[in-house]
Amino acid sequence: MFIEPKRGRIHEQKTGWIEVVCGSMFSGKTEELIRRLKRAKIAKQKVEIFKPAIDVRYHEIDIVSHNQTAIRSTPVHTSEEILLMTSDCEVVGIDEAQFFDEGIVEVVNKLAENGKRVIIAGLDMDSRGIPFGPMPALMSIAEYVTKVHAICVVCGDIANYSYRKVPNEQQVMLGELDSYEARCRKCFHAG
Ligand SMILES: Nc1ncnc2c1ncn2[C@@H]1O[C@H](COP(=O)(O)OP(=O)(O)O)[C@@H](O)[C@H]1O
Ligand SMILES: Cc1cn([C@H]2C[C@H](O)[C@@H](COP(=O)(O)O)O2)c(=O)[nH]c1=O
Ligand SMILES: [Zn+2]
Repeated sequence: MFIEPKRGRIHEQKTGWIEVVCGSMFSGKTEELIRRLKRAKIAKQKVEIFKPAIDVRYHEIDIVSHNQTAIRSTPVHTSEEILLMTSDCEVVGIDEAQFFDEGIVEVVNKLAENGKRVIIAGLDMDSRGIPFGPMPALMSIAEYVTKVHAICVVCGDIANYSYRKVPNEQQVMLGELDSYEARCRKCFHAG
């Protein structure tokens, strides 16, 4: 479980930081993102939350986990929009970061340099097992990286792959249990 660094220090230093929560589908990334953001709100910090506008899977505006926990967000089309909407907040949450353009890396660096805590959740690998979009770069620049795991639906082991159950070669294909399942390394490669 992620324990927040003591808050006083960032105010003295006027510097922020970046946290990344990554893993396969169903690994609990969104639940963990929502947990951290709700705790920040309890601490009365000013929080802004974003998701890519294409992610309309469960809701057009809210971020919703597979377990139906939810939090209000602002859908954006580009990473640049996040910079314009975060001037007076302390904590920035971003879900489905794999869908953002590469500009997201510079955006979150700027936010952290401006003293903000930035919490990012995203898929580290696509359904082919290849690093997804800006996620490798985001993990590199983050102070904290948490990799969470699902349960392999075939064998019950720890899962870190998202297996696509339907024939589609596109990297981006929205879906949930109808189209994807969590699998361990062995079951993912067994096909
Ligand atoms: N194979 C699985 N392994 C673990 N959790 C699963 C699985 N399938 C469905 N779930 C559900 O998904 C929830 C996690 O959802 P969520 O936080 O949205 O994950 P992610 O954002 O990583 O896709 C779990 O609490 C559980 O209820
Ligand atoms: C593996 C994979 C997934 N997607 C899509 C499917 C879902 O809409 C999201 C992932 O959501 P989650 O919160 O991590 O469950 O991404 C995709 O477009 N391409 C892929 O390869
Ligand atoms: Zn398995």
